[in-house]
This record gives sequence, C-alpha cells and structure tokens, in this order.
Amino acid sequence: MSHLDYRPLPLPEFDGRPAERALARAITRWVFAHGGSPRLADLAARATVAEQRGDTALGPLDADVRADVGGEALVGDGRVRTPFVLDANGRFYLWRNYRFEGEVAAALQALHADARPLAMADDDLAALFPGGDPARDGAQRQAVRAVGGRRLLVLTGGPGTGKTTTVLRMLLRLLRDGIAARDGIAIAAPTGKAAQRLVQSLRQEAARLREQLPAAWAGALDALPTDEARTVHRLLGWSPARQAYSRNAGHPIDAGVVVVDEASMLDLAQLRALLQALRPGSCLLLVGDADQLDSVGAGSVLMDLVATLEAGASPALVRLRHSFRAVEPLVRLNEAVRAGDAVAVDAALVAAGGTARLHPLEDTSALARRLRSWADALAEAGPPALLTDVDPAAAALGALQALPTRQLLCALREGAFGADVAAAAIEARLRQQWNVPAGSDWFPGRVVMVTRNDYGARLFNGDLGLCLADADGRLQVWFEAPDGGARAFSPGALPAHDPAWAITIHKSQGSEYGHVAVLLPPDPEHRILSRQLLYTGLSRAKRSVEVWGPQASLDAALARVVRRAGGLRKRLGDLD
Ligand SMILES: Nc1ncnc2c1ncn2[C@@H]1O[C@H](COP(=O)(O)OP(=O)(O)OP(=O)(O)O)[C@@H](O)[C@H]1O
Repeated sequence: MSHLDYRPLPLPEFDGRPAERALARAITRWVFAHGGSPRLADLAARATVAEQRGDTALGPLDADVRADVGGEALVGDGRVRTPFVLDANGRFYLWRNYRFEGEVAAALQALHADARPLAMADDDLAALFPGGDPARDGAQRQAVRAVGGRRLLVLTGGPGTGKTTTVLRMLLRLLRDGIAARDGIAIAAPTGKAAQRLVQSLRQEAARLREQLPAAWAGALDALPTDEARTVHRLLGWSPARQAYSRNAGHPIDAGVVVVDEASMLDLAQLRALLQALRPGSCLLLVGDADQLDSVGAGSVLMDLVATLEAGASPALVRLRHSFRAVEPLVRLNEAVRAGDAVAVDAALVAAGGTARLHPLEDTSALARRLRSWADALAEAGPPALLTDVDPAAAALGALQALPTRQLLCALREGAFGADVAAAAIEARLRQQWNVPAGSDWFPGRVVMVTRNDYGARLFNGDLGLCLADADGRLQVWFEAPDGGARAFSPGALPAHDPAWAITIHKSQGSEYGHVAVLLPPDPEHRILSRQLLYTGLSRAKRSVEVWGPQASLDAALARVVRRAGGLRKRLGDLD
C-alpha cells in the first residue's frame, strides 16, 4: 500500500480538539515525508497528542503492532537516537521523552543509592518535637532521622499534615550536622504563589521555634534561609530569551541541599533539569502531596517516585498521615475522596453539617442563582477602604493577606460551567452591588490573577493582585512581595491577567482558602472529572467547602483515577 492509499485510522479521542487534530495531521505528514508507514504515522500522532495530555509514552503496545513498526528506520530501541523508540516493554516513545525518562530514572537511582545514614541524638530529636505524641508526629520524627546522610528524601502527605513543619526541622538537623551550613540551602516551588506561601510558613515556624529550642540550636536557626523561596524556573536560571536553563551540570545550583515543595507540580522535563543541575554530593528533598493532580506538563514524577519507594519500603520516603488542621469533617471528607470511597464521601457530607455540603445544581439557571448568592456574600463586606497616606503598603498587605477567605474553584476553564464565565458573572454582580460606574474596568476590591510570568516586573503566573484606591482615589493593583511586603502597580502595567473570582482547580494547586466551592461540569461523562481533580479542589479548603454539581458528576469523579501512561515507574525499578 502506498501512503497515497492511506486513510487515517480512526482517532476516537481526537474529536473536539482542533489544535490536537492539527498536530496529529502535521506529525502524520512528517512521518510519511520521512518514509514511515501509515501505522507508524498513526502511532506518532497518538504519542504526540498523548504527550500534550501528560503521557510520556504509549502502550505497552500489542505484539502485532510492535512487529509492524519495530523494524522501521524511524524507530529504534533507544540505544541510538531515532525519532521514535519502541522499548523492550513495548512502550512507544517520542525520542525526547524516552531520553528524559531514562535520565531521570538513572539520576534518581544514583541519588537514592548514595545513602550513608547518619545517626541523630535522641535529645536533639526530642528538642525538635517536645512532648510529642508518636501517633501524631512519629512520621515527622522519622523524616528528620532519615534525612541525615541521604541524598534523596521524599516527604509526602495531604494538606496540613505538617510537611513544612517537618522540612524546617530536617533543615535544622542538616544545619546542626554541618552539612547544609557548609554548602547552603536552596528552597523552591513550581509556582510563585507556592514559593511565597512556603516562605511565609517557614518564617512563622522558625519564629516559633526560636522561642522553644535550646540555645544550642541558635546557630542553625540563624542560618535558615527563611526569606527566600524561588520558583523552580528561577532556581534553574530560566532564560526566556534563550528558552533554556542556565543551571546545569557544568554550572550547578549553588547549594548543598535543594528543597522543592509542591513537587506534584513538577513535570518530567523540569525534574530532569533539576537533577542535572544538582551539585555533586548535594541532597534533594522533594515535598508534596502525591495524591493531587499531576503536573501541567507531561509525566507524573512524584506519584511514580512515591509508588516506587513505597513498594520497596524505602526509608527515603516518609508519608505523613496525621492532619493537624483541626477541621475534622474536612479531614474525613478528603480522606474518603482520596480513597475513592463514595459511601464514605456521602457519610462524610452528611456528618459535616454546614462544614461540607453538596449543591446538586444541574443547569445554567441553577448555576446563575448560586453565583449570584456567592457574589452577594463576597460583596457583603463592601469595597475595601481607601488607603491612607500612613504606610499604605502595610495596609495593602493586610488587605491582601485577608483575601483568601472564599474562592470558587472550577473543574473547567471554558464553557458555561467554566471559570471564565463564572468569574465574569461574579464580577458583574459585584459591580452592581458596589455601584461601580459603568465603563471603568478597575474598581477597589477587584482581584486578579497574573497568567503569564513577567520577569522584569517580578510578577508570576498565579500571583494574586488586589486593586485598591489611595488617598487621592488613584487605583493601583497591589501584590505581595517576595520579601513579605506589598508592591503596587498601575493597572496598565500589569502582565496578562484574569479576574480571580473563579479559577480552575489546576491553578489553585499550592494555595489554600478559608471557604471553597468546587464547581463540577454537569455531564458525568466529562473527561476532566477525576478523583485527583476533586481531591485537589476540596483539599484547598481550610474551614468549609461546597461541591456544586450533580451527584452523578461527583460519583464519576470519585470513580475515575487518572493514571498517566509512561515508563518511569518501570524504569525506576526497585529502589532499595
Ligand atoms: N508535630 C506537630 N505538632 C503540633 N502541630 C503541628 C505539628 N506539625 C505540624 N503542626 C501544625 O499543623 C499545621 C500544618 O502544618 P504545615 O503547614 O507544616 O503542614 P503542610 O503539610 O505543610 O500543610 P500544607 O502544605 O497543606 O500547607 C500548622 O499549623 C503546624 O503548626
């Protein structure tokens, strides 16, 4: 059959996404132009689209498909560079993903194997966890013990399980051991928002510890870098002009200990870059909630690493289970969602009373009513007061810190049940309630979220800005500054941004809010619905939570666990 006879094989999942279909067509043409078969063209198109959706490989493929494409010139077994790779397990890769996965697996294996556990004095451990109860802090102690002499440590746990608290104590221990003190500590998170939150909690916790720890710890406390957490991009020296990282094996990150929080947001390419940029001998602490949504980019590296370490009962993994955030009904609900137990979720909702409830809305008019009452609750406090001349930055900071009280989180961004439409409806209602004159885009109290990194302005994707009027009535948009203060921008100077009244669940990762509503699409068949999505949305709430959507969508989300296809878990093998 010549390729002129070839009719594309049916691509059932490709419907509805023009960009994906265009990509699939382009790859198909490329494969034909380079002498590939129709079957290979089909696989290549599928692998490319799957990568956009987060998979790093296809397969394992059936034996007949393997036999069909295995001998083609464009396909190799990974030993030399070829556009596509069919590995020994029958997984089909684009070359880049094959290489990245292999490099990540090898680097993690090397770090994991390089362990010479260092003992820690019981008194020192007791000082860090005074009067502790092993049922609550036993795993935290275990993490502080385990970090000594290791080059890889993974700390995972749900919200409020004390990950940050534990990281701080691990760092203090490493500082006391002299390791981190000599070589420095770098702290990072995938997003600016998560990095900022991390700095805040580290700073608060360090202040608390200063009161509590014996004098022998003073030096370690002084050496803690609690004022700086960078985005992973910045840590790696991302250059937008060169579209490359400046930190690499030849020019590594200048730290002996590298901590990455919210590591579930790291994709395969970022983890590879991070591992390549580690200085020889340095230690990597990955911290995050492996049950949350995967990264935006391809791969599910934290989940794969945690599963591998857990299967091998490796001491390099510590899972925190006890939640210290006291709102018991939410802890119970999140645990039931994490386990995908629909009966337990129902029971948790019933038991929660007003703390967690389901609003089974099914159509746009029910949504419109709910959005109106949501906006009215936001409007109730009235627009924020004018900033006075006396220390406006401090007043703005107070207003910014008081912000995360209620947040609508949407499974979807687009469409009638998406964040864009919901945010616009809330904003329209607020303008009405606060009598904002027509024609003015900005008004005091308007909250926006930056959607693109602006390195010049040091504003990053996910940063929240609050519009406030100064004593002269001039409108400015205020952001929390990395150093803990507040900075103002004129509205026209902001990088791309959207109103933040409703954001997607994906965007909310790494943030927490007092009261959360999670809006699900009314179609239970919708592909976006997954257990991880629901868990991530619900677990952003500190005090109370609502689910907006029909019971069928809630059940569908609980029943569907998204597993990205790829070979990292297999290639990590047994880490023990
Ligand atoms: N061992 C402990 N004893 C008492 N309180 C603790 C302990 N560990 C953590 N906490 C408290 O629990 C709360 C949550 O801790 P922390 O912020 O470290 O958790 P986290 O897992 O990093 O949370 P998240 O990532 O969801 O913000 C904090 O108020 C902290 O002071």
